[in-house]
Amino acid sequence: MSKVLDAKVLAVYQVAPETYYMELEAPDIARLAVPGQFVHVRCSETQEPLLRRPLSIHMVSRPKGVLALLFRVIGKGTEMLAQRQPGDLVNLMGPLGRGFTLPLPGSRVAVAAGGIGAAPLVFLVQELANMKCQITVYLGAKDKKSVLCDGQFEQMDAEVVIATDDGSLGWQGNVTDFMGRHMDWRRTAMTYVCGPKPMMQGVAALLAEADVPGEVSLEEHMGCGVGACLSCAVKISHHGKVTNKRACADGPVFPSWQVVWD
Ligand SMILES: Cc1cc2nc3c(=O)[nH]c(=O)nc-3n(C[C@H](O)[C@H](O)[C@H](O)COP(=O)(O)OP(=O)(O)OC[C@H]3O[C@@H](n4cnc5c(N)ncnc54)[C@H](O)[C@@H]3O)c2cc1C
Ligand code: FES
Repeated sequence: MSKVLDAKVLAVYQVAPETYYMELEAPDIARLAVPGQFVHVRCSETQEPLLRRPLSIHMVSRPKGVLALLFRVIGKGTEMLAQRQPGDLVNLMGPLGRGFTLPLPGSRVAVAAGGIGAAPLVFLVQELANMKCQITVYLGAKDKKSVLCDGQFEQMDAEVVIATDDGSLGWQGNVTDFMGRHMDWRRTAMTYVCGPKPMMQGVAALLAEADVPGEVSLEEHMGCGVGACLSCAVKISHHGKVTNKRACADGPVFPSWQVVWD
């Protein structure tokens, strides 16, 4: 059951180029949220922009009733959101969507994040760490300054492997190439992926080749966020039949082998 509520901004600050962390007091959403779900955010107090913007739930503290967002400024909505100050109210609808499928406790899992795709994966790794899973996070970014959440993943005892396009930190190259060359798929029960579409498509292909399960979190343009407008349609193949699914309500998380990449 999702809620619509005004959440008080507790903190907001820049963590990387064009990237902001925001903490909000939203106990009703924090209590219900599971990793992979998102909130639909009214970014300003005016009608501009008219539509809400979907942002993943980055972290929650249920005892404190707090949820956090991590977002990249790419247009009007995220720019206005980044200007909100502690004490301001931000209207949220959520939690929305279908989250990640959790593995059996103690499983060995891989998590692949490209750029801002790290946002929903911190909440996921929080939950996996509570389940005593053995976690390796493959973290891809443009350069050293743009690497996100590596410290948070390490604090949760995940092994972190970094790949940057320019080689300024970690392995030089993209994270998909690294995973293709170095991962031992036989030892991985489940792989979770979020990032730019080509990266998710690349990792999904590796998973299909190795015949191991995985889930991807798709970031489609959204309107209503609740399954009514069909503006977020994605093609999903199930038992050989391709159908349109709504990323907001049927996803945003889908099995990697079911997504039909255009
Ligand atoms: C389920 C879900 C979870 C998301 N979680 C996060 C998150 O945690 N952090 C984060 O930074 N972003 C996230 N996004 C993406 C975020 O919703 C968009 O960046 C945001 O809506 C842009 O709004 P804007 O008004 O700033 O930009 P706009 O003015 O709407 O757009 C600026 C430019 O970006 C393009 N654009 C906008 N949205 C998208 C999109 N979804 N995919 C590709 N291109 C787009 C537009 O076509 C336009 O060219 C998520 C998206 C979805 C669907
Ligand atoms: S955004 Fe309206 S149906 Fe998904």
